[in-house]
Amino acid sequence: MANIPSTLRSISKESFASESDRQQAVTEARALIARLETPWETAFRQSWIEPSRMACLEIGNKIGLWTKWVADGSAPKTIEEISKLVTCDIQLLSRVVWQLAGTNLLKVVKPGVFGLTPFTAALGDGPQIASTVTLYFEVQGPALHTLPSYVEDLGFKNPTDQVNGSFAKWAKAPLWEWLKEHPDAEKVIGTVMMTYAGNRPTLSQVYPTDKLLGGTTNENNVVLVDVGGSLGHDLLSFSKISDFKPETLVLQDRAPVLENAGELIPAIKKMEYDFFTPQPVEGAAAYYLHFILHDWPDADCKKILSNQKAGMKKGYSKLLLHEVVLDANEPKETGTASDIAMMAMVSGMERTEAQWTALLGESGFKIVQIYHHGLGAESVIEAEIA
Ligand SMILES: C[S@@+](CC[C@H](N)C(=O)[O-])C[C@H]1O[C@@H](n2cnc3c(N)ncnc32)[C@H](O)[C@@H]1O
Repeated sequence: MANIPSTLRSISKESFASESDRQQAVTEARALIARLETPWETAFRQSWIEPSRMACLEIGNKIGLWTKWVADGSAPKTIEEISKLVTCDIQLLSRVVWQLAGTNLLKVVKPGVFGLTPFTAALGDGPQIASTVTLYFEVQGPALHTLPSYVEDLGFKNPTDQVNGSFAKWAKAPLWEWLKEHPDAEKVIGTVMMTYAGNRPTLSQVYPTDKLLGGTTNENNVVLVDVGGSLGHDLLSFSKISDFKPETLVLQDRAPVLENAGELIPAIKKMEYDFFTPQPVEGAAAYYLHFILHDWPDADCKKILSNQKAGMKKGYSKLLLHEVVLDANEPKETGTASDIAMMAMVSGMERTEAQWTALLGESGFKIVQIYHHGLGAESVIEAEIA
């Protein structure tokens, strides 16, 4: 047993033959920590270490520490050297740096000299990873902190009302309404969605997208409508699979989101659309809803689905839902964490295959096939009008 710590220290990302081996090792390492820690250590980690660490990361975001350190060349620095990068009281800065060094997000290169780790370097390398920390403080954290008292108010019923949900209890407005008054948080959500998409299997990696290229029958030859497609990241990635004619891919979302999406490519047409109204693009090859229905309770999902049917051509148009399919027998943390976060933020939920089948069936659709990727919990559900 004596050499276990040194064996563990010798393991790195490069130790694995494949990405799935590496991911499996991460899962095993988390399970190992759960087995090794005493109840007190678990309690201390989750109530003191992790929240304090998140607070320090966001302080770093706010003072521009990460971007400035990376822009300065990312070399290890003393506290005095770090303090020259930012406007921050040196005692406050030291405490932030010590907590992050104490929790492995900065490394102690030699006594008193601190270096970036891949994670803190990523915080400084554009807004993608940094925005996940900010979103936690702006939206997820308040919604999750309110959740226990919110479900208590409900008499411990499963939340199914977004307008009067947990986030709304805290913010005095449901998320999508609140965002209208909080344009910075709107940008952060778009960036987080882009980050999420960039780090998970794309539509083409999960679904045989060649099925969508066999000629179109609608007037405008629209191949894919990305309903609630955020900044267009999924369509940009999909656009690489073929040489698409102008405006044959349609990005639909709320107006402020489309504005944040900026200039895209000629193949992508931006279209303001509220999915609680009938789908205006008729007869496209496919209507793609990526992480849309998990934002909504069943009653709202049925309205969204029925509105998509209004544009779909029966026997031709496909409905593609890119969503978590929860395995109730062997739950995975990626799916279950998102399930609880959706409960807190939007009274939404992740669904099991049986729940998807029932929801689609009750909305007049039938499932053709569910495509699983193997890594993670997300799948693509291909459905058509029943
Ligand atoms: C969880 S995000 C998913 C974004 C994108 N599909 C992805 O996977 O990256 C949900 C999206 O739904 C959009 N949305 C919310 N309510 C909407 C509505 N009523 N009509 C259209 N889009 C809406 C949001 O603006 C947001 O872009």
